[in-house]
Amino acid sequence: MLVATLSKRLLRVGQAKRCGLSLRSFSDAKDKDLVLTSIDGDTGVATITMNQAPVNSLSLEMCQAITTAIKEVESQPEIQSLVLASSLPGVFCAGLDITELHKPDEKRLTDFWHSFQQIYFDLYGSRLATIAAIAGHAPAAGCMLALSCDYRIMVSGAGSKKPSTIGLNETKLGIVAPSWLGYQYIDTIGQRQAELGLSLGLLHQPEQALAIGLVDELVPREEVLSRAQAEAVKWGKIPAKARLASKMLARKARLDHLAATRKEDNDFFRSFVTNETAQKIIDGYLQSLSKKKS
Ligand SMILES: CCCCCC/C=C\CC(=O)SCCNC(=O)CCNC(=O)[C@H](O)C(C)(C)COP(=O)(O)OP(=O)(O)OC[C@H]1O[C@@H](n2cnc3c(N)ncnc32)[C@H](O)[C@@H]1OP(=O)(O)O
Repeated sequence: MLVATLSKRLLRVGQAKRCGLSLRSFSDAKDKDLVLTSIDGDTGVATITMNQAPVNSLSLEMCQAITTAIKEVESQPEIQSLVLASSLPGVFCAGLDITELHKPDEKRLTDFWHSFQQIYFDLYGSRLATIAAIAGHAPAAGCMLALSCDYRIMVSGAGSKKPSTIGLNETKLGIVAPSWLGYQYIDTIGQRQAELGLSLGLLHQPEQALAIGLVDELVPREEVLSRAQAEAVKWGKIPAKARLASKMLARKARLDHLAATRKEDNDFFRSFVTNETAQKIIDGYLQSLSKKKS
């Protein structure tokens, strides 16, 4: 069971409940654990683990489950820090679930983009210190999840035949990252590297991601989660009000801008995705992903 392997000191559900602590998973209507949440009883660090096989792609339900988990953790005043991780070997998050964009139902597409924007508000604007444990690929919206955290720890590529990659590859698919995601990239790695990365749709291997400041640290695969949890302890000890005020110095204007233009952003997304040309691109990309398998 995943929850039992997260940390030796982690409490199981029953134990945690008896101690008045939370160790929960949040479920969709089909009662499938898309996201698992655990709280280390010793350190108070929460870990939200994405658990949507095969690649943690962000469907409407997955976005909602992530938001629910963040809100649940935030509602516990004694918790100051959070690790975002994946239960899947080799994939942090494969980005938006492309099937959501394919021949979409308009109402669902609106809700889908709204729920993706909501993750940006909840994670990028979280009162918690947030650490991304990136033990696998993080393209596009997967990179957005990592960028929304305060600190990024990625699996090292050293000695790996197929290293994990991270970046915004949208242009390679013929689509464009929304401006708020583009600005997250620019704010993190600087204008020049972001222009190159966005224009060419670059997916960076870990060492390159470290060199341009897209991630903060590389560690061997088996250490990613424990190192992220240790970092979360460190961040959690910084006086919370000062830490949050500092975060907001850099992020508030961006968050406020999307809040003010949220509907416009959703309208633009819907009209872009439902366009015939975009549908052809999405159709072709879905086929290429399944051909890769065969
Ligand atoms: C105004 C317009 C706004 C646009 C919005 C901009 C914001 C964000 C854009 C996005 O996030 S678009 C998604 C971008 N993501 C990708 O390009 C990643 C695609 N996937 C991969 O490259 C690989 O799957 C992987 C992540 C490197 C993992 O490789 P692995 O070999 O482990 O797994 P696969 O065999 O490739 O895949 C398994 C299974 O999953 C399906 N799948 C993979 N990615 C997605 C996805 N993003 N959405 C939906 N489904 C996905 C893949 O087709 C396979 O399915 P089956 O063949 O097993 O049915």
